[in-house]
Amino acid sequence: MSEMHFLSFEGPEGAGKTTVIEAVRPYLAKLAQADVLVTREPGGTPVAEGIRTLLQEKTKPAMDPWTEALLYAASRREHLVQTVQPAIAAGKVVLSDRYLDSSLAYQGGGRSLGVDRIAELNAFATQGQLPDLTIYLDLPVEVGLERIFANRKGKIDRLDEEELSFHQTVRQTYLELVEKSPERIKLVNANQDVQAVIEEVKQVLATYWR
Ligand SMILES: Nc1ncnc2c1ncn2[C@@H]1O[C@H](COP(=O)(O)OP(=O)(O)OP(=O)(O)O)[C@@H](O)[C@H]1O
Ligand SMILES: Cc1cn([C@H]2C[C@H](O)[C@@H](COP(=O)(O)O)O2)c(=O)[nH]c1=O
Repeated sequence: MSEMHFLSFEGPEGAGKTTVIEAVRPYLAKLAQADVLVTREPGGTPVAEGIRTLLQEKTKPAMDPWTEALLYAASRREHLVQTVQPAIAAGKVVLSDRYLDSSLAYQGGGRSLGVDRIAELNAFATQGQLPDLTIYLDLPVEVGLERIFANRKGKIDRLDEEELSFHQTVRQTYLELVEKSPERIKLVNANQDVQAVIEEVKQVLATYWR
């Protein structure tokens, strides 16, 4: 039996995570010979979905960055203990649209709170539990934002509206995380036709279940 139980997908805005996750889900179920639970962060439980709503609201004054980091960590803990761990215990493979690396990249990098300090904060929330595999969908931030603005008319959230430099720092931080953890985090080029991205992701998955 494979040791792969918990997978996350990461990427800057509009990288195609949701699209790719839905496309590879049946393929993964077949490969793993297991039920696949697709979930997301922030969210994945009623409490964590409530935190997601809070986080996406535009407020005046803007939310304090450490409050934001703490809310992401709280939603992560809730999601982990209420959804991820029980599903793994039931023999499922869990596929999460974002997890810890999002906080490292967005709060640690984008908000300049520091990757190490955000890692420390989240170590408390997660008790150190990492995904067995993380697929990072990489693309220039302008391409991802363009996809979102073209396709999500009227539903632009707080983070989509950040300065371009914020998103560039997020991407740069993700690339540093890939360099730091090449065993766990696999980069896939998301700046190509969606079918090509899906194929590349399937190839990565196939190497873990032979
Ligand atoms: N490779 C691709 N080429 C062109 N468009 C794409 C590609 N992948 C996804 N899209 C489109 O880009 C938009 C964003 O995709 P999707 O919602 O899957 O991304 P995401 O990473 O989940 O976004 P978010 O930042 O909201 O989490 C959608 O309209 C989707 O159809
Ligand atoms: C988990 C997590 C998420 N974010 C940001 C990244 C995105 O802008 C939104 C999530 O929405 P999406 O539908 O996946 O795009 O939240 C973050 O800043 N920190 C986190 O830990």
